[in-house]
Amino acid sequence: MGTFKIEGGHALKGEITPQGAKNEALQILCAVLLTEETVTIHNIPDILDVNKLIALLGSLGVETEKLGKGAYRFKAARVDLDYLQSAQFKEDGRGLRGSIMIVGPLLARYGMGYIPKPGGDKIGRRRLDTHFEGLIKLGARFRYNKEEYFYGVEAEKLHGTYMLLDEASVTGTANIVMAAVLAEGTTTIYNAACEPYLQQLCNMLNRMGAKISGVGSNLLTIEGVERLSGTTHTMLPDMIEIGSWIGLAAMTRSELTIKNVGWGSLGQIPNVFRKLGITIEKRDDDIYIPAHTDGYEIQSFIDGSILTIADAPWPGFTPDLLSIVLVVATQARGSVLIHQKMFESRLFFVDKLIDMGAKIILCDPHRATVIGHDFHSQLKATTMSSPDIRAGVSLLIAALSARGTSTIHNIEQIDRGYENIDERLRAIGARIERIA
Ligand SMILES: CC(=O)N[C@H]1[C@@H](OP(=O)(O)OP(=O)(O)OC[C@H]2O[C@@H](n3ccc(=O)[nH]c3=O)[C@H](O)[C@@H]2O)O[C@H](CO)[C@@H](O)[C@@H]1O
Ligand SMILES: C=C(OP(=O)(O)O)C(=O)O
Repeated sequence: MGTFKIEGGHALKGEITPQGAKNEALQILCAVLLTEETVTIHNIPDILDVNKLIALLGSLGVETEKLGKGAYRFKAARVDLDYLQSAQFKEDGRGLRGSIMIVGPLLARYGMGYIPKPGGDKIGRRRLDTHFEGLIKLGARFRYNKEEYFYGVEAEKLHGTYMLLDEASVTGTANIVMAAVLAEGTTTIYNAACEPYLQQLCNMLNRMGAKISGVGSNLLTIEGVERLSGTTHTMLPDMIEIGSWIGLAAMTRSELTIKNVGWGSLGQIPNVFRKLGITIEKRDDDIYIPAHTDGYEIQSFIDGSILTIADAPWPGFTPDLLSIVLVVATQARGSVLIHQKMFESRLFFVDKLIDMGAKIILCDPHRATVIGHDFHSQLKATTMSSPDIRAGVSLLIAALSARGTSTIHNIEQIDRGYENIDERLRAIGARIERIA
């Protein structure tokens, strides 16, 4: 179990460049299974989850060549379907959440797709019904081994159809789209997730020869094609990292420039942090955040009632940044209600912040009220363990703003999604050491 030691209370300064997007990378990597031709991908983040998926593709027989930092060439000419029946696959497949998205491409190209219950954050129930209901609609037979938590779909041929998804699942939509592109006939997916990473996937598939229209909306129409060809793709900057660095700058009262953020794909993120009173300046494609030496003040709603920040499927605010918003609010002037609608166990980490001196009332598993200190009282350093990727980074931000030296265990959770975080934070002045 890895550990960070963090000496808090120091302002940071400088520039930080976001990595390529984790959740986009997981979709795009699975899409290489859809063609026997070469797919070249740039700006792939060097993080645990992505590296596990690249290794899994290698075990599946995909030829994988690293071309340089963040750049890989993949060729899925000979896929080893026997691996899908192996004990090793059951181990590898459950190592991350993104592995679920191999099912759609494998079903489309080879008529079979299997997956053990995938891993990822333990942040509440994470059902897969949307994925499999969609694949069944396309004509797949479904089986589930309850003892082993092993899912399977098989079909000689997939047929396009109309479907209304029961929820706008991100990985579910990606899986169904990747199956439908090679189905016979036209598929219409209503209530599709439509966040920028899915748009990136659809655009990449279209470059490979797919016929997807409605990209960016929740109504996708997919005319099936017989085969897809190779392409080149570049990942967007990671918007969750960008939000994390905005929170870090505010909470440590640091002057930071976040480089090349891809403003056009940030959706609600700048607005939500502005509602917390944080100054965010657009400078070309960078975000400039001045040192908030006078703190930051949470806005109220127009009628004077307490601000609520809640998650919603895109173009709503991403659930993956609510933990960061929550920690940043602990030092704001004013109060905010954080409402995590999507996941039911993602707010429990507030216990640690309360131990550090934050004023938070956990109203129920989905809602927490934060009463900011306005920097009149600094958080106190402590020892903690990272429960999930975003709570882990939130605790890390709290530790960097706290008085004294904190210890964070189980930092593998953070390494799942943040590339080389300690070195990049040291480069802007953070006192953080990886001690195990
Ligand atoms: C690898 C990956 O890409 N992971 C992301 C992906 O996970 P993932 O694709 O697993 O998440 P889903 O979009 O399927 O669902 C997330 C949660 O929201 C609930 N839900 C979803 C849609 C909806 O309309 N209503 C609703 O309540 C689901 O029941 C579930 O509890 O999307 C999540 C939601 O943005 C992100 O937190 C994850 O980081
Ligand atoms: C919940 C997340 O990831 P995963 O779906 O991979 O667990 C996340 O990136 O915040």
